[in-house]
Amino acid sequence: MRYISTRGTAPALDFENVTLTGLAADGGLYVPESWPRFTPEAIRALAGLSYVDTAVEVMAPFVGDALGRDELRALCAEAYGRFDHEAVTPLVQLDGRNWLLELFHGPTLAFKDVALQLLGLLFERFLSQRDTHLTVVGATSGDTGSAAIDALAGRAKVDIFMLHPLGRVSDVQRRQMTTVLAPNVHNIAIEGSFDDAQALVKAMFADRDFAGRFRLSAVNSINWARLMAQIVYYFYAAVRLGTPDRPVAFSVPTGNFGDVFAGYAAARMGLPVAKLIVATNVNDILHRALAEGDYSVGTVTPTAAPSMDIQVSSNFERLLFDLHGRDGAALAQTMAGFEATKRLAIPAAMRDEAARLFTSARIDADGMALAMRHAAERSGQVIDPHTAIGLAAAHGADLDPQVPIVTLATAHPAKFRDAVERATGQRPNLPARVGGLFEREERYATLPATLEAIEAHIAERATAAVPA
Ligand SMILES: Cc1ncc(COP(=O)(O)O)c(C=O)c1O
Ligand SMILES: N[C@@H](CCOP(=O)(O)O)C(=O)O
Repeated sequence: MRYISTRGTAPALDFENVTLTGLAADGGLYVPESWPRFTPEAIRALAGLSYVDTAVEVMAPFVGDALGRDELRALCAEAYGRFDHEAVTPLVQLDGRNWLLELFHGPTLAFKDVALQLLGLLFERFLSQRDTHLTVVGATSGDTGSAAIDALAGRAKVDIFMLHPLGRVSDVQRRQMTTVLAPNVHNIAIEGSFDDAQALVKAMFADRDFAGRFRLSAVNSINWARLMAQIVYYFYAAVRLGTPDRPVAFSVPTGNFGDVFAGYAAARMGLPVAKLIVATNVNDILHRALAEGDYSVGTVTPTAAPSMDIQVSSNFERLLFDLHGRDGAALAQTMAGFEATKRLAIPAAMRDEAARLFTSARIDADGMALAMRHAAERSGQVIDPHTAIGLAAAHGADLDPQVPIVTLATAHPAKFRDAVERATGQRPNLPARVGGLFEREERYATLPATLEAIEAHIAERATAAVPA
């Protein structure tokens, strides 16, 4: 399998190189050159497989000959062996039609672990054969940061610099990052929003001199391997509910459009997905884009679902690439216009095309709190604010009542226990595996949200510097 850039001019890469590379050199994102296809028989054959075996089947076409099948299986077994549930991503039934897909059984209690535990192992495996040290730079609104740090702390040949927005992540999220004192882990609180952090990461990649000198790499969902690993649980859940003989809809709490893009990829691979519900909080650029064609950036409003307080959704570019007929030059022009004006009007024909698979909803603070309360009272499930947004959107969706709806439960409620307690009166406990968080020493730098300040900070600390 080869990977091409959404903007058409960066060199195509194989799986190993796409995993170690962040943003493409032309500023685009890497996508598979073509979508592997699973026939209904191939999907039926997944029934009864363990999560690890499903992962091998679904990911093998993307990995190609970069890893042998046994080796891929061993890496998956190691990554998912760290989850505290045998099913890795268990399904929980709420009522006759609604299900939760619990994605928070990994070490840092959010869906990010599913991909990042594997990515950490892939980095180690691919770097073991190279005389190279990487500098991973990342931006987090709270969950990617802790999952990436857990996956990379103490690993040879990698430094990780993680930018989070000062004061805009939950106390549990911050401490999960800042109490990891491994020498290769560097936390930076920036005086700005997640969008500022993400823009700084992209600006570091665009600074080709800096990117080359420090051998930058990415753990955000701009890295294709992240999305690849997330495709697996769409297959795993749908097959358990009777696919390919029964289509399934998914409601996805959405910020950077990575998780829901993995669902789109699953559909392109042949999984019968009835609908993907893009559930946003009041930072609703994606809802406006899909419902009205208005992809224009507003100011970020802090909410009780902080991981989704995002305006510029990186992975929307991957969908736009397909909506532009995979014409990289045309998309590069569209993105240049968007980057200059912060607005993009999506033509009706593209919107109609997207609407064949996607629908969307914007859930405000009251809707989110109500969904948490209802889940607790009616189904005995304590859910986190992000999951609540997904569930509220699922309840409001206008879909065939025969189609089951799986809402992705993207974080453990204890990560956001103040918001959960406010809505439900119940204060969820942190699982034992993250105990002691509030007794540990924290370490992080606070910096202004400027490229100069961040690059200078990294340059002083990164191991990977190649002489200029
Ligand atoms: C708990 C949680 N839910 C939902 C999201 C949104 O996912 P995505 O950015 O892939 O759209 C995030 C952040 O990515 C998150 O941390
Ligand atoms: N919500 C995310 C934001 C970064 O998203 P990513 O999927 O691109 O890494 C977070 O928790 O950090």
